[in-house]
Amino acid sequence: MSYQVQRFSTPQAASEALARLLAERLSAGGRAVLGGGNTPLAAYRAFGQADILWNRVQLIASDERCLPEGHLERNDVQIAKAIGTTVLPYTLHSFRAELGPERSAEASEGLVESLLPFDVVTLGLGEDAHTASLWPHVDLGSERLVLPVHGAPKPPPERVSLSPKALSQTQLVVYLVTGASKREALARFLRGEDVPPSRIRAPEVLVFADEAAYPDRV
Ligand SMILES: O=C(O)[C@H](O)[C@@H](O)[C@H](O)[C@H](O)COP(=O)(O)O
Repeated sequence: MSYQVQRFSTPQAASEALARLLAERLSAGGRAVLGGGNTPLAAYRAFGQADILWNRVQLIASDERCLPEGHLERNDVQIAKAIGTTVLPYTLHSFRAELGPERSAEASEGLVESLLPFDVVTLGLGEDAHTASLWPHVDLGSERLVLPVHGAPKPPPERVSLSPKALSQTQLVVYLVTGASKREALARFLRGEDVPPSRIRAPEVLVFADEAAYPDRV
């Protein structure tokens, strides 16, 4: 599978590019997966300013931390806060992560199936080359669309995640990767190592990286 890596001078430039891409792909509405974590929040804030048919936009996080509803560390809370919850009539679907990994994975399978195929999937990358809540100890080959996750090396340990199978049901996957701490993980991914992002396959895979994360050599 080929990747197209776009190099940006700063994290801000990379974030603005992601915001523009989301606005373009969702200008008439559509269904998108938004990666969790801190990196993409600036992009989501910029995306929230876009003039698109928000009432036709359906969003879901790539994964969720098993924390109580409304907890500030939940990805759905951080995404809604970044995009803006007041004036925009988009739909942000949430995993029932407060039920715990197994019950929320079961409860969310039908919802995710109803959202397929996605128009665009955006993802982050961890320093250990995880994406969403997909680590090597998770059943990455599962036919399920939503996976329970225990023992996540990144707290909290209990999570629920879209599977590689679900994340591959799209025309376009875009990774936003910034900061020197991600450089080695990105190099491993681009070298074709069997890291979780390598299990996510789509016709178009873009990587938006800033200078700090861009590998000197792949
Ligand atoms: O729940 C999460 O934390 C995310 O889904 C996770 O996969 C994240 O995208 C990476 O860990 C990068 O996180 P940062 O952008 O905060 O470095």
